[in-house]
Amino acid sequence: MENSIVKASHLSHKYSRDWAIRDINLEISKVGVLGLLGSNGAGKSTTMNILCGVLNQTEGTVHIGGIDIRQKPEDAKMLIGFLPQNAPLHLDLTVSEYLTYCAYLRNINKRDIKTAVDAAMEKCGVAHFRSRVINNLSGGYRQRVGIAQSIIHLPKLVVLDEPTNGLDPNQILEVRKLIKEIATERAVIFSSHILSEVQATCDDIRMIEGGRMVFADTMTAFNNYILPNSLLVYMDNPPPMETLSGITGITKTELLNDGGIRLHFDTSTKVSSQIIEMAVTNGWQLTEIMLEKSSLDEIFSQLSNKTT
Ligand SMILES: Nc1ncnc2c1ncn2[C@@H]1O[C@H](COP(=O)(O)OP(=O)(O)OP(=O)(O)O)[C@@H](O)[C@H]1O
Repeated sequence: MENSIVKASHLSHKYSRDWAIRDINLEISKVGVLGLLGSNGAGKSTTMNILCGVLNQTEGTVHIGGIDIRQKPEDAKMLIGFLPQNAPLHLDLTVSEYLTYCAYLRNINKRDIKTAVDAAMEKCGVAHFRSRVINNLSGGYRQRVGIAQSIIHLPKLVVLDEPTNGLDPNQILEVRKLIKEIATERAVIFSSHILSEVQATCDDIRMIEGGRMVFADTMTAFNNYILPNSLLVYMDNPPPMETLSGITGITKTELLNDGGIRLHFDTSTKVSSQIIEMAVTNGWQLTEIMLEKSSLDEIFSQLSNKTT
């Protein structure tokens, strides 16, 4: 426990009658980005709000740096920076006024506040906008200010709830880069309902669906888990479907409306080289072959049957 930056055990929460999350376990002991992936309503915000002490869980415990957040909330919260889904910005303040206010709220020593504000602005790339009223910043820069308030007190754990939501593609890339930089010094939990977002940013992944943790491992293990398992082929002179379904490794064949054939397989990508060789030998006139990736919906439904 002493080495854990955050340890959540058997978290469950009921808002009213139904459970929003059930038996969630999560532990981080090193810096880096952990992605919390889940579809809308899966339970990401509920989990994050509980981890940050904003919501009291119905069951289970949360320890931050070994401190129980229910027993010593002030001590535990000193170690956490939080950017909720709706950034808590004061739009009528300038960037430096707002961050100074946040530094006061975080009990930073008065004489250290200016240094802390300058460092957070520098880190988040908003120093040149220090005198700009937040209302006049673009979405991407507002989000940077939101992230700056979350790191101003140099927390061990930074929790960012869908920080790239609503940003344009360039702003998304910039915010991702910033998150990775922050994660070189502290543990970051980052939630998203977009798989590619989590793949591009995170070292580890926890997937929540229907309030349950359905996958918990490294990003590499997740990418291996979701390796494509179907091929789409187009041939000008295709063989009978029985020939294709008789090929070792092919589990199912589907004839599509546009003339393409989907081949599901249960082994590795060797199937594609086998199809190519057979097409050449037998004159099937292969014009296109591609591996199909599972959609996030398919992955969610596969994993939902396999809770961790
Ligand atoms: N204040 C609340 N009162 C009642 N039910 C709630 C409340 N907040 C969330 N819920 C419900 O709890 C479940 C989990 O919601 P949560 O907001 O944690 O999911 P999420 O994964 O963060 O989704 P989103 O990406 O849409 O924010 C959902 O069924 C949601 O409707």
